[in-house]
Amino acid sequence: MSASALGQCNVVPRTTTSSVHPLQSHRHLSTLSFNRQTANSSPALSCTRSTGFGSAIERHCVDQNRSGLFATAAVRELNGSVVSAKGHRFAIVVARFNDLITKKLLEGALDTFKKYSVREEDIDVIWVPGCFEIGVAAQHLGKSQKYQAILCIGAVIRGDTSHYDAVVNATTSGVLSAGLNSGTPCIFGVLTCDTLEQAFDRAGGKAGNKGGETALTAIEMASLFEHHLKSSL
Ligand SMILES: Nc1c(NC[C@H](O)[C@H](O)[C@H](O)CO)[nH]c(=O)[nH]c1=O
Ligand SMILES: CC(=O)[C@@H](O)COP(=O)(O)O
Repeated sequence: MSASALGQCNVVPRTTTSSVHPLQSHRHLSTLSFNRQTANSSPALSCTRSTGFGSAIERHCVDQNRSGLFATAAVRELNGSVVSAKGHRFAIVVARFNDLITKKLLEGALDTFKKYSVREEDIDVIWVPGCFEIGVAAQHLGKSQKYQAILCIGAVIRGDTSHYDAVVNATTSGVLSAGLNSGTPCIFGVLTCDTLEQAFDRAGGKAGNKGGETALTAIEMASLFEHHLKSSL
């Protein structure tokens, strides 16, 4: 199977490495490969990711690799690219509730978009009162067809009552429904924490910045839809 048949798929000869964006080169490099048998040759189908955002993308990569163990010559695999997102438009829906946290998540997301060459004029930031309101805004933005992906950012922190569960459940299904109903990928960048400390740890603290990680998910899904799912199925 040719590389062009697979579009943006990372199909490379076994001895070749995929190109890595220069901005990624100083970061931890995760490379996973597996072989694909064909009648005449055995090219390797590689999943090569470089990420400074740690486990989420690496885990994603491992999952793709695992599924590839069962691939045959007839199986087509499609991957979104995370090399550059230039030209793609993103909306970020951010909840103002717990904004000490959500502002940091937003900063992480904007930082990642910048590193992956998304232009500032291709990003719209939409503030909503709380996580409960994210879904309806994301769905509306998704249906506008103006964006390749919608990143949803919020922080729900447990209090004394069951309010936490209500907000978490509503937000989760709201973001999911927004994506399903609009056809635009809606990415879940919402922290669900027992304590404020857990939230700070994940908003640029010792557990990284989940805003940055989920921006990378938005970039990958935008690429997957633009390069494969909207056109070449
Ligand atoms: N408790 C949290 C909320 N609660 C507010 C709701 O999201 C909503 O704005 C209100 O019920 C009006 O519909 N929001 C968060 O983002 N985080 C919380 O921890
Ligand atoms: C999301 C929450 O749990 C919180 O903001 C609400 O606190 P409480 O349950 O103490 O009313």
